[in-house]
Amino acid sequence: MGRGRPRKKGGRGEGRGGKKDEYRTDLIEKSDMKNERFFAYYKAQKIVPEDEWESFLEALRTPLPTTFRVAGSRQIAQSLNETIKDVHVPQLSDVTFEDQKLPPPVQLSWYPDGLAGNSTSQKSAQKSRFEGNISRQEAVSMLPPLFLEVEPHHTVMDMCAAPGSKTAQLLEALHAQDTLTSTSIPSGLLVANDSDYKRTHLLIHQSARLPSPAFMVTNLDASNYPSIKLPAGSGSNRKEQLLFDRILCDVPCSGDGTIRKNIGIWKSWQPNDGNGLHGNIVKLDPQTDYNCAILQRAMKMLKPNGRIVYSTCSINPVENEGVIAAALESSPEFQLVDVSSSLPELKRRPGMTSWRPTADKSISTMYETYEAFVSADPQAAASTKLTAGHWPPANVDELNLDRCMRIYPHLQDSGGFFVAVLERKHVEAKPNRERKRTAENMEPSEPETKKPRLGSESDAITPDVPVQSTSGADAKSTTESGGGGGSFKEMPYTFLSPRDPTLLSCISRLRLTSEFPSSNVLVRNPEGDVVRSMYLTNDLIKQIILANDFTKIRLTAAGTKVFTKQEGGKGIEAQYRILGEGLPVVLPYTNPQSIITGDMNILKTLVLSHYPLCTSFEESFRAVLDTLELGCHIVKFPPGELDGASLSHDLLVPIWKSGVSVSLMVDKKAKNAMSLRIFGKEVPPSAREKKPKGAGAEAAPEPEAEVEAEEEAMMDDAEATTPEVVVVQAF
Ligand SMILES: C[S@@+](CC[C@H](N)C(=O)[O-])C[C@H]1O[C@@H](n2cnc3c(N)ncnc32)[C@H](O)[C@@H]1O
Repeated sequence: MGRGRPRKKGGRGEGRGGKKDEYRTDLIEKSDMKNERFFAYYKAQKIVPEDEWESFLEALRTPLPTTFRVAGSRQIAQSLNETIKDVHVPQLSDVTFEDQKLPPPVQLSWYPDGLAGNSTSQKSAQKSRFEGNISRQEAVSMLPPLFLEVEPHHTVMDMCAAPGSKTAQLLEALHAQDTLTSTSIPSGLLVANDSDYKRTHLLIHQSARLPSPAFMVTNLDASNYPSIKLPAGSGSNRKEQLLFDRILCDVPCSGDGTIRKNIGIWKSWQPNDGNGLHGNIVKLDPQTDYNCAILQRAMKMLKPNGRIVYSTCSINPVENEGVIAAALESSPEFQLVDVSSSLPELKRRPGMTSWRPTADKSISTMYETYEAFVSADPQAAASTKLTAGHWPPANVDELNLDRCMRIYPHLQDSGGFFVAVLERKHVEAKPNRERKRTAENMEPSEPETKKPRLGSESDAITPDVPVQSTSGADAKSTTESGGGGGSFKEMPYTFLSPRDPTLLSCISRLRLTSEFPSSNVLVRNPEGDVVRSMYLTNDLIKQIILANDFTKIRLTAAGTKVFTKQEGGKGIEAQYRILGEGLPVVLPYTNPQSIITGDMNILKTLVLSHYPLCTSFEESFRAVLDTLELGCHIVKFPPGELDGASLSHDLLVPIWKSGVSVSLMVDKKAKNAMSLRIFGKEVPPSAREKKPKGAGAEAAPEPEAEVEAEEEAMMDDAEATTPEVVVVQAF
């Protein structure tokens, strides 16, 4: 994507108002796609063999095909993929658009289980957007999570996560055990971090697509990420650092691999775009301020047998192999992993082992070594961003840089990309003393100025008292602690007592079983008052919240929203209802007898109108509705067919029964996606607005607005500016 580092207004990754056309590759002549500096620099680097240069350039000048991924946890994605293959691909085989016959989407051969597709025409892919649960995402951007090989028990960190297309893939892997209708509660977790506060809200928005009690979002500078504490053991007041099994460093970069999409790069590219980022990412000199930079911080936070994936959408070796080499130099206990046999269909080139950085915009001078550069032009050397760390180190041959992967546009009609997989070298078991020293080496470098105070541990919860995340007097200023910057205005997290009366009434109202993890329900206020929404976390996230000052780790979101307060309207008491996004999480704890069964006719009425009157349903369903209390209920629709519409697997949705009408409690977008997928048409606009008149009508509430307007605008901007766009229409 546009790589998200701070940019001038109008740059990649920032709002560009109405100027989107400037970035459309179909609106620029190929003859204008040139930049002599770019050509000279990459030719000098011998980035591709000479006889491939022309096809490399030709690919760079060709619009990028739109690619998409079938999103959702494994079972859902596979089921959807069947529908796409059986129903929609054949339909798309005979589509014409503006008098042009459009080719149908084809699968990306290297993507596991055929869950990603490549549409040779953008317009044809737009047609395929009518599928629900489709993420439009640059093909190469799908790679890093695949090489990370996440499993549900893993602790996972996504250090530079926004807007979150890879975060979504990581969450899906963490939720590999979800079924078609219910969400599992993984024992691991995913922390999605971004230093840009606004962009962290894109991550929260993304996570609503795959609600997870094992998900949290932080807003910190990844290069200075504080250590997250965990209780050392039950009953102990000692804390230890949370280390990660998997860490993704999809770092900010110059983004020149996205030139097929971000055509402004043709005009602006110059070598310093990449030079400036090298130091941001990796320590060049232990004496400098770079010593906590992103990749090195990840190395400090990794478990002994863990794995780091480092990726950029740049093809510049200074931002890629240069960073890896410097990181390996400073942390010799790490090595590059040979992943040449993973994703065998993926065409790739080995990492580079020699390159020549330059700060000369005319690219007329390049030096083999830093020393040669300094002695030839000491003045220039003093005034550039270049340091010795930009050049290949003397021991470059020992680093196996060829194990890095370079993806070039002409290899498989994609963007340009770089991926490296790192792990700690396997060492023989050491005697105790030495082992201890190794563990100490892994400790974070951050100074602990205060003795951390342990919040209440999970096993110390007193049943009737809400338990809160630590903050307040203990909290260091977030800027001080290396946070994302600026003030931090999030509300604290307070776990409810499992005997909280509102929670208990909610559980009994929804007839949840005794297995429901009621001690893992939190609210977002310091008092622990159930004011509006309740969130569910898994045990690990709960431990983290209780053991850490939430302002120090700038915790922006945790767990998934499951219940929300619903005003009942005149004369009817407010009550809590299950959110559409929370239903799959709560479903395994729902008494099956409390679930009503519907059919395709009922589903059609509920989907295609907004406030259907109870009288508009057939007699048998009316009779069921008559027996229900006012408020929230769950309806299950088994697979079925109706006038060409079909439902391939059980669908469970929350409804709200008011005095005279029934509403489907899913937000407008999700409802529309559901309508498109099952009935092949959008919800008619009139149906979205018309409310029934008469007694009890006011009790039919509005379903939750899924995305705040501002977040929606940001997603739109992300879509326009980056190849890693997620346009999931989930339900
Ligand atoms: C390449 S983008 C990440 C794309 C993302 N992984 C995805 O797949 O959607 C880089 C992100 O890094 C963030 N960023 C930049 N500097 C950072 C830092 N020091 N710490 C954490 N995040 C940072 C930017 O705000 C941006 O969202």
